[in-house]
Amino acid sequence: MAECGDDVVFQSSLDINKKTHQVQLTRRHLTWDLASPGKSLRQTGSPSSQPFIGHSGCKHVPLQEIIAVNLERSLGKVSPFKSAKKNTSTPLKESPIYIELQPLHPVSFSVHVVKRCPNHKWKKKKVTFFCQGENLCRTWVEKIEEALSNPALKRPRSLLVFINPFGGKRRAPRVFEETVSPLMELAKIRTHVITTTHAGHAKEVITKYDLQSVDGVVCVGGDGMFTELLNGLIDRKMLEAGKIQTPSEQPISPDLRVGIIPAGSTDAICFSTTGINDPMTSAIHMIIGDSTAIDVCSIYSGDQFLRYSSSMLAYGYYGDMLKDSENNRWMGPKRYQVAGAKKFLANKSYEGEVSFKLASSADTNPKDKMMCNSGCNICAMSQFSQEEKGPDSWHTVRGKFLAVASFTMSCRCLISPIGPSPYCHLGDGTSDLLLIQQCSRIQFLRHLYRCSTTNGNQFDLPFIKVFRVREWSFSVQTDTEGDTDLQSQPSPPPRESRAPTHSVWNCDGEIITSPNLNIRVHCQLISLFARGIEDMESPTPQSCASCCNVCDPEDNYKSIGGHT
Ligand SMILES: CCCCCCCCCCCCC/C=C/[C@@H](O)[C@H](COP(=O)(O)O)NC(=O)CCCCCCCCCCCCCCC
Ligand SMILES: Nc1ncnc2c1ncn2[C@@H]1O[C@H](COP(=O)(O)OP(=O)(O)O)[C@@H](O)[C@H]1O
Ligand SMILES: [Ca+2]
Repeated sequence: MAECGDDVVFQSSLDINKKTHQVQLTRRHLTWDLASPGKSLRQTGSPSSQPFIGHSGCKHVPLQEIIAVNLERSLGKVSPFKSAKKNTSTPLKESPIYIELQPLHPVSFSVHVVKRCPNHKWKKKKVTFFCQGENLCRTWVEKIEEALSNPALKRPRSLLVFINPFGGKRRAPRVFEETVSPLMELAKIRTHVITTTHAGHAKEVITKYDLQSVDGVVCVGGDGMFTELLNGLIDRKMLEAGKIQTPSEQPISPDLRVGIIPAGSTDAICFSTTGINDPMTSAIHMIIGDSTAIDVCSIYSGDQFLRYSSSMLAYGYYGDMLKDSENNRWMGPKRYQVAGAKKFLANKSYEGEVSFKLASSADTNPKDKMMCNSGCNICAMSQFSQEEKGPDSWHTVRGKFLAVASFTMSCRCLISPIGPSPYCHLGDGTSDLLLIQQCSRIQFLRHLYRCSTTNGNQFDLPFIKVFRVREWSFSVQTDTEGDTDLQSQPSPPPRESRAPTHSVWNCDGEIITSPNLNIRVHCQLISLFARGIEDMESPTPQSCASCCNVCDPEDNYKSIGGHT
């Protein structure tokens, strides 16, 4: 465990569960180990001391996985005393005995650490350390707090929080109050909380807020709320730089990380970046300063900039479904299933032309079964190799599409546990472009059903094409263009008697009505308080790739015995 540069900062003997332990703080870890009889640990702050090597049972926590440390103040010495009210009729031995808790100086402190639970859920676990004196106790808390404030850990101290009271099941205010706020207090993170009163409110605030005074912006809501923050932050950056958003202009990365406390209807962005839609898990990722950069698409209609998007941009089935679901917002998240079933039965397809530039060589593709996990190599490489990727020529597909959808992340959610595009990467600078050609209901149902399983074979159907792209565009074909049947008719049928030939776009759950769009993917444009989805079979914690903090069923931490 003695890693290079992992010097001892402080160590002493402390009691945990009435057993004496040797406890050691290094630059990267907090470690405790049962004290063996011959082994005595002096209190020391000498930085040259070597970290000790533990046996099995030794707990070894990366500093990044410490949520908070605090002095315990509730301790007191117990002294029985008699009732103040003298009851002469009761014999003394039966009189109630009152216990007086004498306020004493703190002699214990608690460390709250990350506990990994099934399905990527994180909780906090409290470990209490008892000290022999108040000074030692205070010193430990100071030392740990100082270590946690190391800028390299990137823990936020202050956050701007937007709560959307109308998102999802309308539980956002309660979720924040009951789950998130107490955790933020424990971790001594200041929050400026704004409950939104209308759509666009968060974006308005971001336009003028003193963003220097915060270390991150958080939304308590769904993908729509996240997208509002994303757009607000990039717009502000562009404005400050005096740049106008044009198709040839590169958008500027916001300096602040964004956090999502899931309280929306789909929460696909939260799900795809943490592995779950759990408010406590997301709050912990924020507190410990996790960071992962994700791709963002810029969407234009001709030269006119429309917005930025980072989850799903889809036309046809998903657009019609969204438009229909807006009438039923009162149903909460169920509105999507109801509208989804309706539009499934409608089985409509739309003419269109899709052009795209493929993502370089055959390094990766949407069917390659390579999941994007925390510390993903493909994303790490992409960050540096955007310019080197040779320009691909444009490819075009014309047809009648039941759906055209681009996924810039896997878009995991409750109804699609590995996502409609399971092998999509968070930060590789590409989107997976899915073309579902006109097909029967039963064929489409086969695709949808496969999306709801974990097999990852939803693209292996003859009416489906999928491409990994960097840039693409869609245009509707006009009645006379590219359609020989219509051209041969003397005149088109009256407008009102024709079924609508256009659908709308579903852009992260918001409607875009202009059908002709141009889209470019910008690699890792914005960072989130998340770490990507941990591969539970071979976890590689970001902070500590060479040692261990791996979940086992009993406890969060593997013993360091046997590791080097
Ligand atoms: C038969 C089982 C059907 C399972 C269908 C799995 C397909 C799942 C695709 C999910 C894509 C999610 C992409 C994310 C989009 C979000 O950004 C976006 C906004 O999120 P927010 O509300 O949190 O702000 N959300 C959405 O656009 C909602 C997409 C929901 C798609 C629901 C599709 C329902 C399909 C129901 C089919 C029923 C067939 C019935 C047959 C009789
Ligand atoms: N107070 C509000 N009233 C109405 N709409 C709001 C409010 N605050 C935010 N919004 C808008 O609601 C949209 C959906 O929010 P979101 O939190 O994603 O919920 P959902 O997942 O249910 O769609 C966002 O685009 C946002 O702009
Ligand atoms: Ca991507």
